[in-house]
This record gives sequence, structure tokens and C-alpha cells, in this order.
Amino acid sequence: MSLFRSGPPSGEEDDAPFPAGTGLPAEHDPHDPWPGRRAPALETTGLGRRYRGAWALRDCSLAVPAGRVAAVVGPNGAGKTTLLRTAVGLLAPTTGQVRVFGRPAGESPAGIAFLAQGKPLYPGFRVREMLRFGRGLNPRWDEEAARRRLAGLGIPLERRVGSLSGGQRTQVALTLALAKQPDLLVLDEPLADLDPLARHDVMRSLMEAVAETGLSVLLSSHVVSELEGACDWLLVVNGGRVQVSGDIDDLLTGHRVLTGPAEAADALAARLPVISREETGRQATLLVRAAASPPDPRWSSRPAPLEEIVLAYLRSPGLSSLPRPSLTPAR
Ligand SMILES: Nc1ncnc2c1ncn2[C@@H]1O[C@H](COP(=O)(O)OP(=O)(O)OP(=O)(O)O)[C@@H](O)[C@H]1O
Repeated sequence: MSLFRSGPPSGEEDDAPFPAGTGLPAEHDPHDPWPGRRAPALETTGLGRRYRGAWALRDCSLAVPAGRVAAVVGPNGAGKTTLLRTAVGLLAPTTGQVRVFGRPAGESPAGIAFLAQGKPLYPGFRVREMLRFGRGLNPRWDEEAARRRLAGLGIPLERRVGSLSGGQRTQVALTLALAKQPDLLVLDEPLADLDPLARHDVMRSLMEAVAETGLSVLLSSHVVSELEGACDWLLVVNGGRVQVSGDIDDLLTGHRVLTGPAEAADALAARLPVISREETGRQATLLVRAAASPPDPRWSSRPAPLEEIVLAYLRSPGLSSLPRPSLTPAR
């Protein structure tokens, strides 16, 4: 179980009631495909996005349950930003559909806050002015919570944004996003350019906000090691395709690293889905999709850390992805 999990345990999402004030589809909505049930925060079917001649995203079908903190990871140019921007309705899909809390992206009545890559703030503005700006633009603005948060972080309202450290600027940007009281918070690489301590502080304060409000979060990052324990859903995007989409606890319990004699590796691989395989002399090390150790005593087995699982998938882009959640309700 992730430390900061905010949603119900895996498998129970379908029966979760609508939380009050989430802006989710009303139960009386005749077009609501999820009557009486909580729609996924994000659902895409056959999503593709082309820039001029080149596809940045192809055939992406996934569902992230509501109330989750989902990490979107993948190498440079994988399509993470494109996925996030289509989710918030800033980019129209070339193919397929994107739904946010059950409604087409861009039409969803849910509150969405998007923190774009590079912390877009005005360096010449004082923090107080940024707050005033946000207050004027957002009807759901929570000024008191924003000021309390900044005070707790020791960020003075009179400071100019340009004079803040990278970590403090991220915290201000996050505070402005949270003050909108969104149902879905989308953060594009909020940890980029931060030192390890600042990354930890930003993740911790994000998780505190999630624990207080129960909002859904989509967060892209390259720093897989710092997402474990904070995020509870993982999307691996690679070469424009979603390779993995699943509950992090399920991924961790569903993969193992096996070490044993190289001559027995083929037989093992015939029985278990192998994600990666390395051989050193007579010894083979395999990352397999399996919840238990093989009965063969020649094989030793250990759990696979999340980073190792992610890297193994990224190194095998042609590999079939994990089963995606089938959250589409029976009709
Ligand atoms: N506006 C654009 N015009 C043309 N091509 C683009 C545009 N935006 C992105 N691309 C291309 O689409 C692909 C996916 O880009 P995207 O920014 O979504 O990847 P990313 O995973 O967010 O990368 P990074 O981790 O480097 O930020 C890349 O090949 C990129 O060059």
C-alpha cells in the first residue's frame, strides 16, 4: 500500500460513491455512462495525436480511476506532455477520444488545474500579485488556503517570483493550482530542475494536499525513484504508446526478478512472460510477470523495485503492455 494513497484500494473504485463537490457528472444526467458510479478521472480510447506529419501519440487506450495520484513516466519525446495536454483539453486528439470524469475533455464540468512544464509564473510579480491574479480568474479560488500554505512554506507574499528558488517557485505554482480547488490536477514535470531535497518537499506537500482534498492527480516525471510511495497509479508512455497502465501495488506484487542457471532460462521463459533477460556466464537474471516464485529450487527470486520494472518495459518497447483496467461499465 502506498503511503499517501488517497483513493479506495485497488478493485473497489467502481463502487465508490461520488464525493460531494467534485464536479463529476450528475446522477440525473441522461448522457452519463457511469450512472451512480464514479467515472475515471481520465479515460482515453484509441487516442492519437499527430503534429504535422509525425505521430506523437498512437492508439492510447487507458483509464485512471478517480482519486488516484498517477505518475506518467517515459523517456524524452515519448508523448507525456502531449497526453497531458489532450487530457486538459488544450490539444484536440487527431484520433480517438479523451474523457475526464466521464465527459469529453474540454467539456467536463470538473475543475481542472494544469501546471505546464517550466512553472509559468511572471518573474516580475510579487507572490501577493500572483494570488490576486488567480483570485480574479477563478470562481472557486480558496485564498485562505493559499495564504496558509505559503505561510507554512515560509514564502513571503512580498517576494518577487523571480527572486525565489526553483523549489519555492514550484511551490508557489502548486499553491496557485491548488487554490483553484480542482477535481483533477495535472502537473507536467513539476520536479524538473529541483534538487533532491526540493523534489522531496514538493512531493510531500502535494501528497498532503491530496490527502486533505481527495483530488485526482496526473503528474509526469523522469524521476521514477521519487514517485514510488507518493503515486499509486503508473502510466508508462514510450514512443507515443502507453505501454503500462496500472495500480502500482499490483505492478509491484505482479513482477519478480529471478536468478538461476542460464541453461534453464528458456524453459522458464516458455512458462512465464519475460519482460527482460540478462545472462552473465552461466547465470541468467529475468524480470518476469509473476506474483510468486517458481517451484524450481534452482531459481532464487526477489521483488522487483518500481524503477527496475519501468526500465525493463522501456527497454522492450515492442512488448505487450500489462492488461489495462477494464473500467468501462457494462451497458
Ligand atoms: N508542437 C509540436 N510540433 C511538432 N512536434 C511536436 C510538438 N510538440 C511535441 N512534438 C513532438 O511530439 C513528440 C512527443 O513530444 P512530447 O513533448 O509530448 O514528449 P514528452 O514525453 O513530454 O517529452 P519530454 O520528456 O522531453 O518533455 C516528440 O517527438 C516531439 O518532438
